[in-house]
Amino acid sequence: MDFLFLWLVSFVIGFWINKKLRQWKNLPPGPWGLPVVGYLPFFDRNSPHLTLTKLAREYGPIYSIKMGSIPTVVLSDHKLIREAFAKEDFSGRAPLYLTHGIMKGNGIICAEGALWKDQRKLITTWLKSFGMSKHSLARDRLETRIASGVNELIQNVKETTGKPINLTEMVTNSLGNVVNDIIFGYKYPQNDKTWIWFRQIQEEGCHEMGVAGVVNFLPFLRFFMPSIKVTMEVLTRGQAQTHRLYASIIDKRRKLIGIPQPEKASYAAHENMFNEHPQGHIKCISYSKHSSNSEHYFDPDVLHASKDECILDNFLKEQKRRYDANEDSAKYMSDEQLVYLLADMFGAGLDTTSVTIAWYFLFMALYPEEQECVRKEIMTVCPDETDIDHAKLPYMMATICETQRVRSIVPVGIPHGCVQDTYLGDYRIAKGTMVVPLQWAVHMDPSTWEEPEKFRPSRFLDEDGNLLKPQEFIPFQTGKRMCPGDELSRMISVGLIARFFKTFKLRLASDPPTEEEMMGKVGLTLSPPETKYFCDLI
Ligand code: HEM
Repeated sequence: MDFLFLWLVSFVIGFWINKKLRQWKNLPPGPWGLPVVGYLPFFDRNSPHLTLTKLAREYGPIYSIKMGSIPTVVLSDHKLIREAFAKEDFSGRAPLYLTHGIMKGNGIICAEGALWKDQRKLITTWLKSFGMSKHSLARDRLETRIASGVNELIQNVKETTGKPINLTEMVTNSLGNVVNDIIFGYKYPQNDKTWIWFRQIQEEGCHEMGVAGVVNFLPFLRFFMPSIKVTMEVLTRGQAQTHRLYASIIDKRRKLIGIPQPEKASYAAHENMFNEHPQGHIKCISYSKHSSNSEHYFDPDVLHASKDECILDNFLKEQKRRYDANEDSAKYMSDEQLVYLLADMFGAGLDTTSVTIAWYFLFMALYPEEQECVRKEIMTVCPDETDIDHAKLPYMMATICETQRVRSIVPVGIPHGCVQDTYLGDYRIAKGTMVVPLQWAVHMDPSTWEEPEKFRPSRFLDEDGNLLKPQEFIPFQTGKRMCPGDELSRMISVGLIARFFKTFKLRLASDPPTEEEMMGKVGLTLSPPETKYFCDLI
């Protein structure tokens, strides 16, 4: 009996070890890490993308690494990234604490499976119907909406001529209103206190998410480390405040377009929210690190309504249709999902575009001869303000592409998650693996880009001056989850840059940033050093 038992135990253990060995054998190569924390202690905290890129040069275009508790596969070859992200198996999100724990898989960026597919289809359809496609009749209307935000910026900059200015902040404020208009159908008045308060929450959120990076991989740390506990509180408080502000805007828009809230769509966390003030205004609490910003109530009547289509209107109409028809898919259209979706769209749309433009202006100020070429092209090809079309501006497009290559604003990419056991080439990738498309390594690979650290827009042009589209250039990633806002961001960038350089010459108001500063600050995105500029009227 004892013998039989021992034999059975040895058989099971042997079988398990054999299975694990076969699994390991098929894993991509990679460095060993420590128990529990994996490779985390060996990362350059300020530039994790550089650590990952160094490992890519050592282990090749696909390697595996343990990030705390999360098995990770890092891809640094554009063909492998394209192959993986075209597959359903890699269409999930990485199992990070911030995406799954704080965002709870809601919205679109952190969503997976049926919810993600449903919301992605809606968003892409709506963005196209607003004019975000190359050959659509609505495109002119969208161009006009963008132009109105840009003209506001130009007016504000004109008023500062002769003084050094924080151009990035001004761009973000004006672009913020373009994005508000497209998403919510509202704009904030200039210097509105709720808008300033809200921007500060966003800014602090982006910073704290960078600080909280390690919690993604070792979530238990939030119970032990006081500093991480504080960061988590800041993040969840900021999120709750953002959602309440959005709920107030949703309420106003529902009244404006005459679509009542379906009873079953209500969000329990927001019940009684409007009873805190006699006019139903919501409280904006004084924000932790910004004591300058006093507590106040948000009066939605200050907002300027847009007559054009917006994401919010479309959601409210579709929500009502699905709830009225008692469709099963109404479960994807709750008010809770709506606030997460709006927050995702705002964050994904504004931060990325304004950081890209901030880098762009910095490079244009550092390379005045490139700035001059861009200006010459605009003046020659688009003398009329209403006829700004990126297809006619290859040189400008090349300078934008080169900016996005030399400073990938999401240097480690936005990771995906593997939703079932699968293979990539000969390698086995297990369900739950985080898959990192290492943009920095792809965009700085010396075998693709000669002297990759140099800013050289001509690499995006052929000998006839036409814009090239190298397969190795993937700032918006590729495949099933590729950025649905790529064309919108292009329209915004081109509309802004063309009008800006028709009006101003840009130059630095202080010493150029050091080489180290030019590597950028890692947060949610890789942002340029703070820089002051002079904008001289032409
Ligand atoms: C320069 C500007 C931008 C850059 C560099 C950028 C980059 C990216 C990247 C790398 C992803 C991840 C794709 C993936 O997971 O495979 C992404 C996703 C996304 N972007 Fe953008 N983006 C930009 C602007 C915008 C704009 C203007 C919008 C819309 C208003 C937008 C909306 C989104 C959304 C909703 C997702 C999530 C897609 C999904 O998970 O299915 N982005 N973006």
